[in-house]
Amino acid sequence: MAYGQIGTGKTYTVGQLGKDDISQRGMMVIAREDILKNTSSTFDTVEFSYLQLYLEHIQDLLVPENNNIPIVEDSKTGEVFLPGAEVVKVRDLNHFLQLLQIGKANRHAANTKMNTESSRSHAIRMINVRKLTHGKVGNEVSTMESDTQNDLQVDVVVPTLRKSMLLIVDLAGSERIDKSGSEGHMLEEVKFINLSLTSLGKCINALAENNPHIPTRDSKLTRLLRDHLEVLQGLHS
Ligand SMILES: Nc1ncnc2c1ncn2[C@@H]1O[C@H](COP(=O)(O)OP(=O)(O)OP(=O)(O)O)[C@@H](O)[C@H]1O
Repeated sequence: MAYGQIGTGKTYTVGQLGKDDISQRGMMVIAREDILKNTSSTFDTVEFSYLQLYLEHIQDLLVPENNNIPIVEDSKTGEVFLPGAEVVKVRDLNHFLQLLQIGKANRHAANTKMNTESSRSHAIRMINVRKLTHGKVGNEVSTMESDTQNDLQVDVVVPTLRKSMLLIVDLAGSERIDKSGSEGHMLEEVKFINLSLTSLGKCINALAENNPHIPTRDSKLTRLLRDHLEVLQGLHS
């Protein structure tokens, strides 16, 4: 999660495409390159979703008509779903760069006192990887009925589907209203941004204090991140 004051370089660090200069690539592109190196285009699947949370509404940045996407939680597993969010199968790095560009163009930005192109929404990028591995090799003893002394050692290769998700969130910048001079609609935006950042802060504090209750219900941002925050809780305790 990229968190920080307005104009401190979050979007740049996460999202730079570095099309002409590889050394300028941001975290998203570097991560995708790394995934590309470790997956097979024949056997594995890499999918991408790109959303924004703006004024407490979730919108698809790849298909902007998909607005007001609900957050659905599986009561049994606690897994969070976003029905209606576009999931695109990524072909290669160029395709991925195109998707990032489309998302960037659709994201809410505004000219503020502190950043001429300030993001006014939280951008959520999800890369889902399904990788087929044949790594689990076990030894099984096969006993021949006629001669129990001649046991055979048979290698057992179990194909396993490994599912992983990389979630990268570029949060809208936190700002002090007195410093930013926001008014009218922009003031409304700041209130929503600060509300969700405050509720995220409470969750992070609860994690840091090893509190068994993580207050994820207070904003859409924390509801959306719920299962990820709970994974952190598991690692922490
Ligand atoms: N490492 C860097 N090198 C060169 N320019 C940078 C770097 N980091 C940020 N910038 C520039 O600084 C400005 C602000 O950066 P950016 O928009 O990434 O900030 P931000 O933290 O995402 O802001 P906000 O919270 O308002 O969305 C941009 O013009 C960006 O191009």
